[in-house]
Amino acid sequence: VSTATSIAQKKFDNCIMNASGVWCYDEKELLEVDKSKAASFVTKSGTLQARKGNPKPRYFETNFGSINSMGLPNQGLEYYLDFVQKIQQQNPNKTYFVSCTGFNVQEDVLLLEKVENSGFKGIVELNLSCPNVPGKPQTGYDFETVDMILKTVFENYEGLLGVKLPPYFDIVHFDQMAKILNKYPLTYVNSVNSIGNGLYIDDAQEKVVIKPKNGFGGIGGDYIKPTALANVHAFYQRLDPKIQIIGTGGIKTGRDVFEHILCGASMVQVGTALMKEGPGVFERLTHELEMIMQSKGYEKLDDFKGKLKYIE
Ligand SMILES: CC(C)(C)CCc1c(C(=O)O)[nH]c(=O)[nH]c1=O
Repeated sequence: VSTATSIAQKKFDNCIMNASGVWCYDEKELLEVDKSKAASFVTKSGTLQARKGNPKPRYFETNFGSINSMGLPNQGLEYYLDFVQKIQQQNPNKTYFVSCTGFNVQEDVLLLEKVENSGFKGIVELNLSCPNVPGKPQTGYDFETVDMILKTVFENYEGLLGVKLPPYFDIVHFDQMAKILNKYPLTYVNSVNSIGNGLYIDDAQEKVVIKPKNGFGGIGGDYIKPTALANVHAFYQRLDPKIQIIGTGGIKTGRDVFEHILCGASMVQVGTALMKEGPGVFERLTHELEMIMQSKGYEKLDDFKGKLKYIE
């Protein structure tokens, strides 16, 4: 069986990689993912200037997932572009992902100009969960702003671009977002980012577990798999087939990978389980997926991708 996949005709020998933000902060972490069984890596979302991020503790693992309010700690987009250019020379046939996020549309345009001027030939992931102007929800929940950003970005940027979306919970929101996304030459849509502003409590101490935002943070892991699968499938049902889907959220076994692909994902990304297990997780997940495919008689992803059955 083969777990190979392709995104925008770029070939990957596997369909499992890291999620932006996890094991991708610096060269050391990125090299470890590059050497693992992961199909590729995506960097932490790079901003115009490097950022220290929020005070710690800002990440906490629970039995069923994780909560984080990292605050976008990153080395700055140029650091990631320089690193990927170096790695690209050693692995000319491998396609890499660089994530970025601006704090307004002007910054987004500037970031993508930097990408183009760097000669980067991989895939850019624009993180739309970034904060917007105060008083407005995060960009991904401000549909007019998403539309304006994509319109402005695609007036200048000609490279391969995907967007990382927050989870949606209303069918009308799936419809409204898909209508906007279908207007643009997007390479892919990556669903989902963490479920925003959850709260985890240490009941012994009667206290929150992360310092920033009085303990409020993005939720990942088992908690979010049903939401992640729904977002992957909702966009798979609604988007132009030219726009592929990357599935992120709640992946910790081969079954979870299988389910994301059954919902329409061409690639899956691992966050919380990677944070808990390290890059060895990619070999385990790949093996578990191969076993499932073998037991079902599937030779390649296209044999079951998007073929989720409904009850007639
Ligand atoms: C939440 C933001 C800081 C606005 C963006 C970066 C980010 C973070 C983060 O750096 O806190 N955590 C997530 O789970 N997803 C994200 O997209």
